[in-house]
Amino acid sequence: MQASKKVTQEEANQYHSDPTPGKFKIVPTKPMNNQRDLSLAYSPGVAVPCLEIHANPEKAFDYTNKGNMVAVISNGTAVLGLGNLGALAGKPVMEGKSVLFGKFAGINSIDLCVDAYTIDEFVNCVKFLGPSFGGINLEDIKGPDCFEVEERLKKLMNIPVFHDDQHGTAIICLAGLINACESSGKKFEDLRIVCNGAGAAGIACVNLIQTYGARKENCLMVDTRGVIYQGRTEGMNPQKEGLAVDTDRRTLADAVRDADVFIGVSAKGALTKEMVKTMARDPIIFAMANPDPEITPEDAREARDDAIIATGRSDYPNQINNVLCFPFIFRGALDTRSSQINEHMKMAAAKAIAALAREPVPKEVLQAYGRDTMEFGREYIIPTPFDPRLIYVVSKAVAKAAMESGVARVQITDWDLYDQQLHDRIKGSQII
Ligand SMILES: NC(=O)C1=CN([C@@H]2O[C@H](COP(=O)(O)OP(=O)(O)OC[C@H]3O[C@@H](n4cnc5c(N)ncnc54)[C@H](OP(=O)(O)O)[C@@H]3O)[C@@H](O)[C@H]2O)C=CC1
Ligand SMILES: CC(=O)C(=O)O
Ligand SMILES: [Mg+2]
Repeated sequence: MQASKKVTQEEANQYHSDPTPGKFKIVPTKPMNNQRDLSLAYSPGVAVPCLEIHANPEKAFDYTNKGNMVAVISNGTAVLGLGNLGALAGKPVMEGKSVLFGKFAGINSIDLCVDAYTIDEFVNCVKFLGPSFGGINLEDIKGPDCFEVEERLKKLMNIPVFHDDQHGTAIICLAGLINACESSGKKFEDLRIVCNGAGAAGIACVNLIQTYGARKENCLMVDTRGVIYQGRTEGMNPQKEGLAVDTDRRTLADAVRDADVFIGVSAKGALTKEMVKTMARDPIIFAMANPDPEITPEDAREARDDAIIATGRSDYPNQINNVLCFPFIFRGALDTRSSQINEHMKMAAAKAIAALAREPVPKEVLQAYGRDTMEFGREYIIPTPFDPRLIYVVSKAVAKAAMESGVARVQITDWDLYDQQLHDRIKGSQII
């Protein structure tokens, strides 16, 4: 296991403050240098597209940036694994997500950090934003509020509303698990899985993993009160209720005994070396809490040399992080003008990401990670975010799934042309 050089506090602060505070700026895409330009861009020229859009709202996709624009919206109630820091303190994360939309998928994005802390306030704040955006990426909103927020907004808006911590995380977790399973010679349907954390990420991960084939009775959810068992009354909600199983195990230590898989979407240090020692052969450990995982890869390795280990961090091998998903799933959804991101699109994304990890790794990825080799196996179960093929394979798989499942408003028929368009998106990609 090779960790890269750790970032210091000073480096992190300097990165965020120099040369200008924050991580992106907005730049024009049209000439704006003289009286003529101003006459076109502003009054009187701007009136022409306004009236066209008024007559036919679809024209907004021709004359404005709506079709390639995603809002990253958060109230900061579950910022990474740092807890309820509030909207303002969550802004560095949200700016980061916006930059990654641009960098990896050529999508314009802006962060909207909102002081809206009840479900009603948040829904009322977001539901009016549709005209400006092609999609809404909800981020770092705590469970269980996030479930109702997303469901209500999906009904109220005619553009994709996608809670990244739920579905982006679930998609990438499933992709990693498919490959970890293959690498360790385990059968997916027989996996005994423990998920520590039953909030936004945990509930969605286990639901998607069960949709793919894991058996409900083999999946134990654990939260701050211990195992979520049938009949438990404290700290429950409908989502936890839906995943409760009939078991006499009560603590995380009980739960992980003989388990094949530990999924951590909870908090720093929750999994101990002693617990890891009790897991089944070739244990799969996805310690995904950010910035600090449930167990460090060094400790997990020390406990078990047969473990397959992943974290959410960028400085260890096997980064299981929703950055591998959200830029590309939105790319496919925007390009088909889909009304929503549905289960077919999520499953298609997970399978495409898993399949890509089995292909030979391109040179630019090795360069970005300072490695001589990367090959499918225990230290490489998932592509890296810098893999230039992600946009092609994932976005296309998602676009096809959108069309097949009837949520696409635009059909892509020429896939070679679409490849070229994706290429151009990235080549000319600028963050607005
Ligand atoms: N790698 C990745 O891509 C991603 C990682 N994450 C990480 O997952 C974690 C949770 O995020 P999210 O689901 O959005 O947050 P939520 O606030 O929605 O949920 C947190 C859940 O974790 C549980 N929990 C907290 N501490 C512990 C603990 N010590 N032991 C057991 N359970 C605990 C909470 O229990 P209770 O219900 O009892 O309060 C709750 O169920 C964060 O660390 C986040 O960084 C999230 C998204 C993506
Ligand atoms: C990666 C991410 O979205 C999180 O940790 O919340
Ligand atoms: Mg998040």
